[in-house]
Amino acid sequence: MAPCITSRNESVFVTFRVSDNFRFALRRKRERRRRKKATAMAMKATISLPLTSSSSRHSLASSSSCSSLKQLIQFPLQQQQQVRFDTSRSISTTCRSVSASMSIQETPLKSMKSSFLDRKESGFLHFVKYHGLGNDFILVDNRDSLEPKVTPEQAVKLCDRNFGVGADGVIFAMPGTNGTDYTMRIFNSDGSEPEMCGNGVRCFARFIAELDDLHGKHSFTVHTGAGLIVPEIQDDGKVRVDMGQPILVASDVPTKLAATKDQAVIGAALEVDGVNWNVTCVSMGNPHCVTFGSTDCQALQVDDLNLSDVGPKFEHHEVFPARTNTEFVQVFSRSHLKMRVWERGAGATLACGTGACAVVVAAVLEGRSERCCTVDLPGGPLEIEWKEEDNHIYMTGPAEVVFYGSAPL
Ligand SMILES: N[C@H](CCC[C@H](N)C(=O)O)C(=O)O
Repeated sequence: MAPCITSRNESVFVTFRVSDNFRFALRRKRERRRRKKATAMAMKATISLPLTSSSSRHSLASSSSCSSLKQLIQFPLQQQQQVRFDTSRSISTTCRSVSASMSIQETPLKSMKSSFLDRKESGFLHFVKYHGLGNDFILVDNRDSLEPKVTPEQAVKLCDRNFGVGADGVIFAMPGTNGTDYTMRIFNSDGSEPEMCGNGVRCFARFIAELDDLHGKHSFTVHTGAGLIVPEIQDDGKVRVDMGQPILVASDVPTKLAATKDQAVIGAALEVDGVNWNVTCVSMGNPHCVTFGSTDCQALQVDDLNLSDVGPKFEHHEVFPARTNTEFVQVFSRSHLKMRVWERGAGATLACGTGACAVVVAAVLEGRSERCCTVDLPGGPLEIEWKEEDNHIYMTGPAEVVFYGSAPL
């Protein structure tokens, strides 16, 4: 793995990640007298260079070409090393020869990571990329303001998978509201702002834990457009989220479809582009239209669907004044469902947390499943429970960090 060489103010920084097949050996001449035995953290170093003692760090005066830098240092594997050259003259970019004094700063990955998370240079967005079953987000530390650091227009650019970072949305960790620990806001990849995001709030919880260097079980109260949401990081790293209660009153979803039962739209007929679908409409703070099939096809084979054709026709249907997320569902058993989703403002995604919750509610209301289900999504399974005793829906699933990044705004 080639080192990255940058120069600034007469200093040159060579940053490289030490991996198990990466070994430098520099034998310190002067330090040999000072050290009886190399500590676990010290380096076994051989270098044909005079040493200058400049600090407690290992300081080496070196004049060598880049090729002679290919020495061997025995480092602990988990270390990220920064090798700093103080040079008396500018380093040519081709690195022909370096007359420098070299100091080895031992920077454990952890402190590198936390120093990254602390970066605040203006003009750049420093973010952490997370995903929940492949539903991926750019997470922004916005805890110093209730004003998003990124505009919806910038979010569209950042989410572009060719010209930007690439994501299904941008999520902001903001200060709490009305006594909650935090506030979460999200922009979809089309720049629209939904009320809630299930996979996103799991990523949000893991992001907060990283920012505050929390380990083990932790729960947070989060104010969202869907009201109070409580994610809890489990010991196994998965996140269990109290997603609150489903909203079924048609006008609150919202949908213009006529209610079929108790003001709710359950198993109603909806014509989409000449096909008569049976749909149940559920809000998890954001609107969902769930279908198990059409009058022509009672048992959907979701993998056969042309999602990019049919999805937008549901999303923009005139019976959904706020557009809608649409879930197409196949029933394997009364506790095992499979779904694909066309998301409002994001298109076909690999997973949709609020959608999976809406699917279990619809399946129960249509008598197709029990209240505890595994819901298979293209990106993986979610465990969903719609608890009878408190009418709350609980979702459990993973959230993983992908990378740390900075992007010009
Ligand atoms: N596109 C959705 C928001 C994200 C929902 C989804 N990613 C989830 O995990 O719940 C909407 O506009 O309602």
